[in-house]
Amino acid sequence: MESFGARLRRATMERGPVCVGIDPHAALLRQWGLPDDVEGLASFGQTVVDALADRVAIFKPQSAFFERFGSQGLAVLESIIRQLRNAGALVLLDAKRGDVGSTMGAYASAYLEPSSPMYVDAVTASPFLGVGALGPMFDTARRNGGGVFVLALTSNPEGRTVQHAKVADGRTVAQTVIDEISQLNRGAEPLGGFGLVVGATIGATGHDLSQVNGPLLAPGLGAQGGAAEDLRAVFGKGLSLVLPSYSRDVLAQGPAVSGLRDAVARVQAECRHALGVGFE
Ligand SMILES: O=C(O)c1cc(=O)[nH]c(=O)n1[C@@H]1O[C@H](COP(=O)(O)O)[C@@H](O)[C@H]1O
Repeated sequence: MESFGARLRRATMERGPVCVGIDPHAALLRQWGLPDDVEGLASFGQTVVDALADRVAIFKPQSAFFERFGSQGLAVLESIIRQLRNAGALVLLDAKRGDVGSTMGAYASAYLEPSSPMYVDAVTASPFLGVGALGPMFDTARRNGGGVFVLALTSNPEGRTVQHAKVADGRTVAQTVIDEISQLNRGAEPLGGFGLVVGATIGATGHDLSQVNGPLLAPGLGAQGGAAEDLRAVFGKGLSLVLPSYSRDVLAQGPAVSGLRDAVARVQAECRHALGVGFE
């Protein structure tokens, strides 16, 4: 399998530089005139697939909103993942897994082994047990051309206490995560498969993202108050690596297919402008 970095680079060049999150909140289901049950969930997901699967580079389904409905919700998630991938889109599952290494091996099998029913192109991971504990997931990703996006500087205000804390050598915890991921991507062409998550809401923090050589997922745009024009201040020299991500801002324009497509066209245009030449 071609590397995730190469596949992501090609997808964003062909379809535009944006990730669309699939977060079926109960409030969105209501707003779309759907019941807050597994049928409503399936209808919501199918509408997103039908409207957008052929025009978005990468989707980020949020696992929590599917887990809410137990095994039936997970079956809906599997079906959506399959359809998105069949339509040529990449899928980044937002599951934010993080555990001891031996358990990370099982999460890696669940998401990054091609034989798994929940197989995706990439997954989000939390480094709170140590970046090294994510090793089995990194190994599986490398072997199968998958990607892992590790939380570094999250969009929520509560993250600062941990992420901006200093370690013994004076770096912040977030900078140690950034540096370890940069190391994993060193020398990768055209782009490493190990990404970081950096919220678009956090402003200029002085962190150095210039050596990452991997994608920088930027959630927090739209519904959480971040705007495309903020990206330059947040990412500085890492701007060319940014993968902006929108969930509610796009989804709230459904269920009309035209509403969803227009919203995607709008955020694509805003991000192309904000990122300069796009994701290159
Ligand atoms: O990993 C993420 O995607 C993530 C990291 C972060 O720092 N902040 C953040 O909001 N997210 C996710 O991004 C999505 C944001 O959704 P909207 O606020 O509706 O665009 C949710 O699925 C969050 O779980």
